[in-house]
Amino acid sequence: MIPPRLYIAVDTADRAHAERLAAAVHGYAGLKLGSEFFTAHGPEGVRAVAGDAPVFLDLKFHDIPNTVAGAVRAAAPMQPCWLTVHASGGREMMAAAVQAAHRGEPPVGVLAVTVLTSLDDGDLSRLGQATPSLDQVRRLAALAAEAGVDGLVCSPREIEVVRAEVGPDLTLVVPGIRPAGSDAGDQKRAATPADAVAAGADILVVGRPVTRAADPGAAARAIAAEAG
Ligand SMILES: O=C(O)c1cc(=O)[nH]c(=O)n1[C@@H]1O[C@H](COP(=O)(O)O)[C@@H](O)[C@H]1O
Repeated sequence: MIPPRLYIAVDTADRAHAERLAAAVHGYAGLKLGSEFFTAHGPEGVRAVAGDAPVFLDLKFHDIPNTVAGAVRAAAPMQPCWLTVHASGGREMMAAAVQAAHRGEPPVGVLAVTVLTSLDDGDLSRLGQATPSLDQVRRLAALAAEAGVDGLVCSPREIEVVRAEVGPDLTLVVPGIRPAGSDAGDQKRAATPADAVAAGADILVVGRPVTRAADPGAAARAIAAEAG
C-alpha cells in the first residue's frame, strides 16, 4: 500500500464509533489512535479497529530514556507505522526511542512532537519557554534530527522553517488542520489542508473536522482531495 498522506485522529473512547470511522476512511487514509482510544481499549482495541489499515500510535511518550525505550518495545507488537515522543524529553530520550523502534520487526518510525499546536506564544511564555513558538519549534526540530528521529510533528505555520532546518529526509507530519470555515476548537496554530500541503507537509492529521462531521467519509475525502 502507498503510505497514506492523511491520517484521521480517532479520538474517541467509543469503540463502535472508532469502528465506524475506520470503515468510513478505509483505503485512502490511515488511523491515528491516541491516548483517548488506547486508554479505553489498549493494544487489543488498536489491533481490532485498525485491521489492515496503517496505524499511527500517538501516545506521545515523555519520560526518562529507559522508560521510553521500554514503552516503545511494548508498542511494537501493535505494528504501528509511526509512534510519537515529545521532543522536549531531550536528545537522549529520543535516541533511546529510535534505537528501540528501529530494532522492531518491522521497524517503527519515530516522530518527535515539537510544540503542541494548541499552544501560542502567551502559553509558551507562561511555561517559561522561549518565544516566539517558531524559534522553539526550530530548536526542538534540530535536536530531534540530531537524535535520529524519522520525522517531526509541527504546526502548518512552521513547516517551511522546519524543512530548512532539518533537510529533505525527515517526514513532516502536520496536525492543526482546519478546512476553511471549520471550527478551530483548541487549535491555536492551524491552517487549511491546501495551505499545509503548499508549505510542504508530507502527512496531514485531521480529527474533529472528520470525526464530528455528519458524513465522516465524505469529509475525509474532501480533505484528501484538497490535499491533492
Ligand atoms: O501529535 C499529534 O498528533 C498532535 C500534535 C500537536 O501538536 N497537535 C495535535 O493536535 N496533535 C494531534 O492531532 C489531532 C488533532 O485533532 P483535531 O484538532 O480534532 O483535528 C489530535 O489527535 C491531537 O492529539
